[in-house]
Amino acid sequence: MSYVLGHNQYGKAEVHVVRVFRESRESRHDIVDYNVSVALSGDFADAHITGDQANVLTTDACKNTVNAFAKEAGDAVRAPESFAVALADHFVDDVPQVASATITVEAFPWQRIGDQPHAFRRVDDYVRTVTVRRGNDGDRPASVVSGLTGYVVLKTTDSEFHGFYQDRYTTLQPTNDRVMATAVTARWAHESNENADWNGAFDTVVDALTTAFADSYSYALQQTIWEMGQKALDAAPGVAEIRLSCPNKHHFVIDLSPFDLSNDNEVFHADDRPYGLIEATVKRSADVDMSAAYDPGQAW
Ligand SMILES: O=c1[nH]c(=O)c2[nH]c(=O)[nH]c2[nH]1
Repeated sequence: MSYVLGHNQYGKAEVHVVRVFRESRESRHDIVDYNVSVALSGDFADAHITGDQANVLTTDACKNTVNAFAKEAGDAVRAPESFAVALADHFVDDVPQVASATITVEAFPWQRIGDQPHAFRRVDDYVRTVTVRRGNDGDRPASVVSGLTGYVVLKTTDSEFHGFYQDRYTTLQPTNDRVMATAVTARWAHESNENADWNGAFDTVVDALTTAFADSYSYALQQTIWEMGQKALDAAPGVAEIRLSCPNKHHFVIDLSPFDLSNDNEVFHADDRPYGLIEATVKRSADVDMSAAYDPGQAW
C-alpha cells in the first residue's frame, strides 16, 4: 500500500511569556501576559516520510523566537494581534521552507492596582484570544481574528422564552420572566491586518457586546446573540464578521413551597450541565467568507 501525507503542521504550543515594559526600575511599568502557539506548514514532508530533518526549524527555536520577539518586536508586543502578525511575518518571510504560519495567542488581562506603577492584579473576566494566519502567497496577507472566551454575563429579568415547537418530549414550561446567563465566546475577523490601536478596537467590541446583552429585551438567547453581533459590527467598522458561541447557563427556580416560602424568581439552582449551546455568525453581507481566517490549519 502507498499512502499520501496530507496536511501537516508543527511548532511550539503554549509558550507562556510575560513582557514588562519599563524604562527603569522606578518608571511606570506596563505588562502583557501571552500564551503563544506557533504552527508551521511548508516543505516538511521529509521529516515525516524519510526522517530527514534538514528543513525542520526546531520547535525549540520557535519557542526562542516567541521569547526574543517579546523584546525585539517593540511596540507590536503591546497588543496580541500585532505581536502575532510580527511572528507570522517572521516565520513566513525569513524561514524559506515555511509556506504558512498560524499563530494563536491567549492574552491574560492584568489591571493596575490603583495608580501603583508596579503592581497589577490578574483580571479573570475573560481571556482574550487571537489567531493570525499568514501564507507565503503575496495575495494573501496575514488574516487576523480577535476574540475572547469565558466572559460570564447574567441578567435577572427582561428575558422570556415561549411559543416554542412542541413534540412529545417537550416538557419545558414557557416563561415570560427568567434569568438569562451565558459565558460568551466570541471571535471576530478583521478586514485588514493593520490597526494602529488593536487594544482600543478590542475594548470597543467587548463594550458593544456587553451593552447589547444588557440593553436588549430577550425572547431567546438566539435573539440576544444576534443583537450582540450586530452591535459589535456597528461599533467596529473594520470587523467583517463575528462568531458567537454562548452556552445557556440555566438558572432553575427552586421550589421553596415545602418550606412555606414564596419564590418569585429570587432563589435559583445554577445548573452547570447540560446546557443549551447557542451559536451564530453575524456578517456584514452574505458574500463575506472569512472561514480560512479561523481555520486552525487545514485551509491554506
Ligand atoms: O434562549 C433559549 N433558547 C433555546 O433554544 C432554548 N431551549 C431551551 O430549552 N431553553 C432555551 N432558551
